[in-house]
Amino acid sequence: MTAPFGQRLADAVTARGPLCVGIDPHGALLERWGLPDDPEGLARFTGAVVDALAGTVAVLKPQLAFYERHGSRGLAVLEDGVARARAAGALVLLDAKRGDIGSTMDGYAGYLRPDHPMAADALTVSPYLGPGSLQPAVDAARRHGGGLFVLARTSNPDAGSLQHAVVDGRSVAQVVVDTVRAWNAADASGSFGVVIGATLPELDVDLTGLGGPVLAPGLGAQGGSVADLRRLFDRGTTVVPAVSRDVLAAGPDRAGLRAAAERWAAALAG
Ligand SMILES: O=c1ccn([C@@H]2O[C@H](COP(=O)(O)O)[C@@H](O)[C@H]2O)c(=O)[nH]1
Repeated sequence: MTAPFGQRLADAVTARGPLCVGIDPHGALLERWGLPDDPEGLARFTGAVVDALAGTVAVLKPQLAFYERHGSRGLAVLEDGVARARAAGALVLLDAKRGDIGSTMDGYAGYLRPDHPMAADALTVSPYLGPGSLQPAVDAARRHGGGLFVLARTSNPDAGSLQHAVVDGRSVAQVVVDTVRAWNAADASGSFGVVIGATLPELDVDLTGLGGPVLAPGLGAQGGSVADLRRLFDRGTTVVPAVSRDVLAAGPDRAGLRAAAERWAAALAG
């Protein structure tokens, strides 16, 4: 029986530190690495990142959009990359940002099934069809020891125009946080997290008693820093800081990728 994602994440963070490195094969990065912008280039890019980092970082976060961009051959590359990353000991958070009516959400929740061709440890999901629409994914996470990260206060500059909207006295973002808190309170697995950008000018949601992790993207290329993480989050909050381009730009050299990830890891530990 697989341990709950919350437990597996805590163990990985203890062993490897909290850093999450995103695998985002932008066309511009492929070009910078001297690779063709096709499935072959994608495979070499993904293989290089997995080989360099899956044995050392706690979480790898492939961005599904950049694989979908290459159709079924791109997805085949990602299936292979996810399996290899997990085999090397990294947790894989599939950044898919899925969300739909409950009956369809059950299909997306398949990414958490162990027999899925792209079985991942955790999935990012979007709550904007209503928190209840995510219930099939919550059920799948509980059944299979998976995790979910729900978009709450995202790192993009205009996110507040929607996420600050007030419903019955609470912001939309706070409703998301409170929903995730309730999921964690119900099973104490700590497997349900929220996404809160490292780029926020201030933390405008109350995370008290969340009981699960915060994925904090936006470091490096989007301007967020380790100082921002310290400013935004209490020491008691389990923060998984996520960096993609700022590490990936150091490739394709294996040592370069490792050194870039180690720089972030050291800054986070300092
Ligand atoms: O609020 C969010 C949620 C997700 N992301 C994703 O994280 C990476 C960030 O990449 P960088 O190169 O480090 O900027 C990317 O895949 C986004 O889709 C986010 O940035 N903000």
